[in-house]
Amino acid sequence: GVFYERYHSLEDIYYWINKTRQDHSDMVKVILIGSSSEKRPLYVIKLSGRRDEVKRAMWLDCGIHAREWIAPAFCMWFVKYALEFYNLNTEITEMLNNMDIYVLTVMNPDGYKYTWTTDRMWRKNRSVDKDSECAGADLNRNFDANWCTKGASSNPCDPTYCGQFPESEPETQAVAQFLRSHKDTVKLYLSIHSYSQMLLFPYSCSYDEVSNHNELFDLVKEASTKIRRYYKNIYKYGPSAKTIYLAPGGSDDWAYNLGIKYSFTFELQDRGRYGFLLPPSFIPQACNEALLASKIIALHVIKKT
Ligand SMILES: Nc1ncc(C[C@H](C[SeH])C(=O)O)cc1Cl
Ligand SMILES: [Zn+2]
Ligand SMILES: [Zn+2]
Ligand SMILES: [Zn+2]
Repeated sequence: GVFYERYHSLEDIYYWINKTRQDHSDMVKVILIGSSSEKRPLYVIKLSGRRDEVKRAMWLDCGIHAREWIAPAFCMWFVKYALEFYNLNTEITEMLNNMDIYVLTVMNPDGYKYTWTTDRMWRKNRSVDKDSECAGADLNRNFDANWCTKGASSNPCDPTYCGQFPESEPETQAVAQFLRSHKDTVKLYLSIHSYSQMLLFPYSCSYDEVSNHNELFDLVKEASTKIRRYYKNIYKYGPSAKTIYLAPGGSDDWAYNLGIKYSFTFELQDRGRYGFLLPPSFIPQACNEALLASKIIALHVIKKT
């Protein structure tokens, strides 16, 4: 419906989370995993298929970077699609019957709000560092993976400021804590960003290849090929350091090192014509492209784990 072809304010998203839980109480639980530096709640939507316990789970986070509005739009699109097509679409049914799906729709609510009220191009969170007149840390440089080495900044005024120490930010801490306590069931980590149309996997913090590099490479290659075939759109793919840039402290690198061996970062549309200001009319195709890639990877993970 038209609701999912629009960008939504933070308040609308919180309302949507609660309404989704109410409308689908058989498949949806909402888990409070922590709060932001301005004390906004971090709600994770847990999607479950049939009632009996499954041994696997996947994690999907959106909105780690405030200005990347297509990311939360995708998380909402994904949740709606999963709920409406369970028992109708074979892939979604297979996914939900074999893995719980944890969705953090807005990982950086303070920053997201700030892009609606003050600065559309804001990237970081809004934590206040008492020794600096600048605010915010880059949550995707704040994870404990070669923290604050080349590719991040130790200057609080820079957009890639790594924070005061690894997991210094409450948003990072909430996600890391949740994944540490669920690391035995979470088999797939997906972090959604924009823009530049890329399907990326670890490492970004170094040029080292992960042990299952070939398997991850083949997965993103297959996903990119299918996106090209069905949506006539081009996504680059490969290990982050070589494909986009060297950058430490990223959530996907950290998740991989925690033991989640299927860990990816998607950079959604577009390639720069609109950039972060992707018009709402592009939401359906951008989300369908990401959905296709997610399904391919999730079904592979179910087969292999
Ligand atoms: N591990 C990572 N994976 C992907 C990226 C790219 C995103 C794109 Se906006 C970023 O710069 O934070 C960055 C890192 Cl540190
Ligand atoms: Zn519904
Ligand atoms: Zn990003
Ligand atoms: Zn980006």
